[in-house]
Amino acid sequence: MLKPLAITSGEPAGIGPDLCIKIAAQNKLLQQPLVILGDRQVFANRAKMLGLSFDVPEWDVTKKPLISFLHVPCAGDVRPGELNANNASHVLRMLDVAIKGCLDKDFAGVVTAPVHKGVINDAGIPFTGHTEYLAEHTDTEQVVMMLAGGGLKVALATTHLPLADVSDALTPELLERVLTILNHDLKKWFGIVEPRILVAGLNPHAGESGHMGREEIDVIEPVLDRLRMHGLQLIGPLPADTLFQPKYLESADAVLSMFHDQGLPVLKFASFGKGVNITLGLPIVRTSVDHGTALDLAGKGIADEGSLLEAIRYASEMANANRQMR
Ligand SMILES: NC(=O)C1=CN([C@@H]2O[C@H](COP(=O)(O)OP(=O)(O)OC[C@H]3O[C@@H](n4cnc5c(N)ncnc54)[C@H](O)[C@@H]3O)[C@@H](O)[C@H]2O)C=CC1
Ligand SMILES: NCC(=O)COP(=O)(O)O
Repeated sequence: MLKPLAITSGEPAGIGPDLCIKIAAQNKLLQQPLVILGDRQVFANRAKMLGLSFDVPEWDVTKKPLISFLHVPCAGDVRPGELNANNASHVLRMLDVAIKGCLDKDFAGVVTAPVHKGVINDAGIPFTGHTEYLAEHTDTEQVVMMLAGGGLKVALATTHLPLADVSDALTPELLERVLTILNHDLKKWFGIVEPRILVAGLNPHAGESGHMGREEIDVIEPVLDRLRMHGLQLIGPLPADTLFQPKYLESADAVLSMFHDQGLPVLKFASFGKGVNITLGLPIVRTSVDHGTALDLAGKGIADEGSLLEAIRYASEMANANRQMR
């Protein structure tokens, strides 16, 4: 029997509970058992708003229903679309339970519905994203955020930080670690024998030979040269504005962009609502949706569950690849 994937329902005032309820209502589509983490009362109320039933049994490690529920109580009131900082600890508690369950091998992996980074910080808890939280809470020094969708895989050298801090963060050590993990995990999870990775420059026109910034010359090129000597197939640094065209993409397995809004708008334009966010470099399987909490849609029944279904499909495939490697 396959182990279940844990699905953390994320910000309770957002669309996470809606998406989980919609997916539970179509459980025959699932090939992997799921344990949904959330507040039982929030799910009962939300299901009523959506006009759907949510008759899902409590999770019990000895029983194996296709979908079950693990109650993690909210501390504050929950109204769809209205953030409440009192529920930040509930959001993080779900992550902690899922991480422990993955490390203890009760769960095959974790799929995360969106959280609201701002309200967790409003609660006085520094939080930049699941990616960084998962790294810290699994004692992983370096992870890599990669989104897949629309035939593309786009990884990020830097993740959630102000644009003004990107250049300083982009050290040779960071870039080398990120490319090594990306290359390794494209082989491990996706069976790509010799990954070909397109690497974007940081500056317009990849620095225009040093006239528009020197990060390409001082940081990126030396790292690419060094890693090529170890056999990595790296193409670049290429100007980011022109690398996303079939001529380059057709022969590539992934793109490494230097910062969040260099690569993700392209990926999301190609696949919004069907994309998947994958954390590479972790000791556990973790995927997520390509969208945020969509507070404007919570409780209305119109949020698209396509990305969460894709995230479940990817996690399931990764968990099975993991089993076969043992
Ligand atoms: N995996 C995660 O936990 C993520 C969390 N976020 C967080 O979400 C919060 C809100 O971020 P925004 O930039 O406003 O992005 P957002 O994705 O929540 O919303 C952007 C637009 O897309 C629409 N949208 C989003 N998901 C949709 C769905 N499933 N079906 C139909 N329409 C959908 C929304 O209605 C809105 O118009 C922020 O706090 C951000 O940090 C953002 C991305 C990922
Ligand atoms: N843009 C991606 C995003 O914000 C999700 O990040 P994370 O919470 O998965 O780290």
